[in-house]
Amino acid sequence: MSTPAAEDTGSPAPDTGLHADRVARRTDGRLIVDGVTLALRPGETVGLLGPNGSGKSTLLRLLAGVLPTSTGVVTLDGRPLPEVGRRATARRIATVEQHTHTQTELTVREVVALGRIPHRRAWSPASAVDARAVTEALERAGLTDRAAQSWHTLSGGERQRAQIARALAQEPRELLLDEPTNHLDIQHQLDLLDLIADLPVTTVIALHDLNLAAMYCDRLLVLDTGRTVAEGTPAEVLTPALIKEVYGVDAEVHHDPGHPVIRFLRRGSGTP
Ligand SMILES: Nc1ncnc2c1ncn2[C@@H]1O[C@H](COP(=O)(O)OP(=O)(O)OP(=O)(O)O)[C@@H](O)[C@H]1O
Repeated sequence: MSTPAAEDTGSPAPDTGLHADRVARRTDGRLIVDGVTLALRPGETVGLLGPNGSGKSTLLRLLAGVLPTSTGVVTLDGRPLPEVGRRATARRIATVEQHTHTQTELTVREVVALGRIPHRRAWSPASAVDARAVTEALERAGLTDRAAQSWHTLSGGERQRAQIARALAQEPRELLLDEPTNHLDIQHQLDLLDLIADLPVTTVIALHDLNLAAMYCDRLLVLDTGRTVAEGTPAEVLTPALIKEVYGVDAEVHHDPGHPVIRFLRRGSGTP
């Protein structure tokens, strides 16, 4: 889905979700995100690529309103995030961070139920709607049979899926995920990305695996030292020249029907 007004003018139309306009974040005198603009189209899946330390996690935090921008603005339906407020933002935007610290004494179901907090009035008990959202999120993440298990006994991959379930229970319209396939075996990586790509939710997902990004993302944004170096469809962005420039590695890109497939070449030998 796309928003013609935003495409026609190149500037965000109101009421169309989340936009970053020339956002920058300066930490210890260093620009770690440097003038990034991203206008999300409702329902699309945008992959955030870039080497270690290129600013992906920081950009996701700026988009979530967890970190304030040093310059530039993030807007939700045309309103700057600080104006929208934490609670209203949390009803719209769910995030899954790379490293999540969760109280270890909670069960999986209780962790997932944390996603309902922005929807509940202070001190009010969970409603039937809350319970249903939690049950559905557990089911979607394949964790129904782990619901009563305590969080600290979960494997790394199961914890990752529990965090995804928490984000789904939040029923967001925008979902921001930081390397959600870390720790997951290949079946669960594909299951998770299938699930995310099929959600009627606008998603930004930081990924390291270029082939998974090519398979599942509608659009890619590539960061290098905090700056956008490429943006477009996977076929437009994932060229051997870009991969060499950004990651310093040689690759062949095959354009199979549907999406590009990247084959990395062994370093030094010049042979696959
Ligand atoms: N609070 C902070 N204080 C100082 N430097 C920071 C802080 N947060 C991030 N950085 C630096 O900013 C840069 C970007 O970090 P960020 O975590 O956004 O990168 P990334 O692209 O997500 O990296 P990775 O792929 O390794 O997860 C890094 O060099 C990091 O060391």
